[in-house]
Amino acid sequence: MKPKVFIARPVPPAVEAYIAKYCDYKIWNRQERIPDAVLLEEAKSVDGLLVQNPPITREFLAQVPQVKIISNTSVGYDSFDVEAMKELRVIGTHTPFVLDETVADLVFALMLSAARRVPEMNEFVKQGKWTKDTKPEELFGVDVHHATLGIVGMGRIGEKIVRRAVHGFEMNVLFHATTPKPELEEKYGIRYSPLDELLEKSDFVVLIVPLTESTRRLLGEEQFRRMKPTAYLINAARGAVVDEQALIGALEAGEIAGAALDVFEQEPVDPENPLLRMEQVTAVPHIGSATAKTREAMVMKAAENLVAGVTGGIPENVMKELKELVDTKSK
Ligand SMILES: NC(=O)C1=CN([C@@H]2O[C@H](COP(=O)(O)OP(=O)(O)OC[C@H]3O[C@@H](n4cnc5c(N)ncnc54)[C@H](OP(=O)(O)O)[C@@H]3O)[C@@H](O)[C@H]2O)C=CC1
Ligand SMILES: O=CC(=O)O
Repeated sequence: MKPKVFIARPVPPAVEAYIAKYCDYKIWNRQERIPDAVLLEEAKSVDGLLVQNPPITREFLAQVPQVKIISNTSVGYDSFDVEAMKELRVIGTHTPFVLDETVADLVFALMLSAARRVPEMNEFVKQGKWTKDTKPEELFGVDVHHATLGIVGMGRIGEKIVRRAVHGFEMNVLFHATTPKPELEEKYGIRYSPLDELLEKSDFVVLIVPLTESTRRLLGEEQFRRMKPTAYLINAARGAVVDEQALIGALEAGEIAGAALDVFEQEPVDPENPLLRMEQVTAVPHIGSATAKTREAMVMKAAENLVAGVTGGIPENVMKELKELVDTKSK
């Protein structure tokens, strides 16, 4: 008998066909997000789930004790209670690597947009404000090339950003992570830095860390005060890594020059959020990995992890906090 799985989001036909080869399955094929209560009901009768960042709580897990694996279609898994999963021995997987280059591209798109005021200039031209009387200085931005870039988070995506920054834009790169990375310092000529120093010295600060208890509100009032008044914040991590009220305050007070944001504390972002009214803010709707090719690769990776988990194999991308569950299995 094939294992049973529930696919809690639409997937491309090739992914569905792949899962069908190994599993009996049901699928949530509607574009709107699956309600949590429906996911719970479906989860009660299957061995594995393929999901898109739902809240996976201890309470949820307790009601579906037969579930062996939950495969998430994203790198970040901050909506998962990994401690509860470890205790209850439920494997969790995610989709690292396949989106790294795509996300690094978006970080540069955001950085260049903020520095050269691309969204603002686009509106300026389209609204017919570009006239013979336009003063050249009104259109000035700042240089990205040769500027100092501070990257907070130097993991898979951080390194792809560094490669672009150093080889493409000849930037001077500082980075912060939980541990120094001498091999990357050597390879790219970049430098590990305590967070405060990075904030004080950088022209652009990029956030690309997971959201955890140690990174929640990593940047607040005090940190914005440390930044240069000419500096820009680029957040491609998670909205809650920044204290959004403090960011609004820092932008209003001119403590920093601008921000380019892919992520927000609340998503979709509230249209009334003051950030959206600020000219010096570039905002995009959480599109870090949003190219068709990359999103398909992510869903296929999630399917492969799911199938491995329900057929007795070892999934490739087990969440790092849960690796011991598969290590004991392989012994
Ligand atoms: N906007 C979007 O669409 C996307 C957003 N993301 C977000 O980006 C995050 C990072 O992805 P990825 O590069 O693959 O993850 P990795 O796990 O490869 O890298 C994470 C990095 O963050 C560092 N880090 C963790 N905690 C802290 C801390 N408290 N202070 C400083 N640094 C810290 C880690 O340090 P160390 O190396 O020392 O462990 C590591 O260098 C994801 O978790 C997700 O939230 C990812 C993809 C797309
Ligand atoms: O935000 C996206 C992710 O993959 O994490």
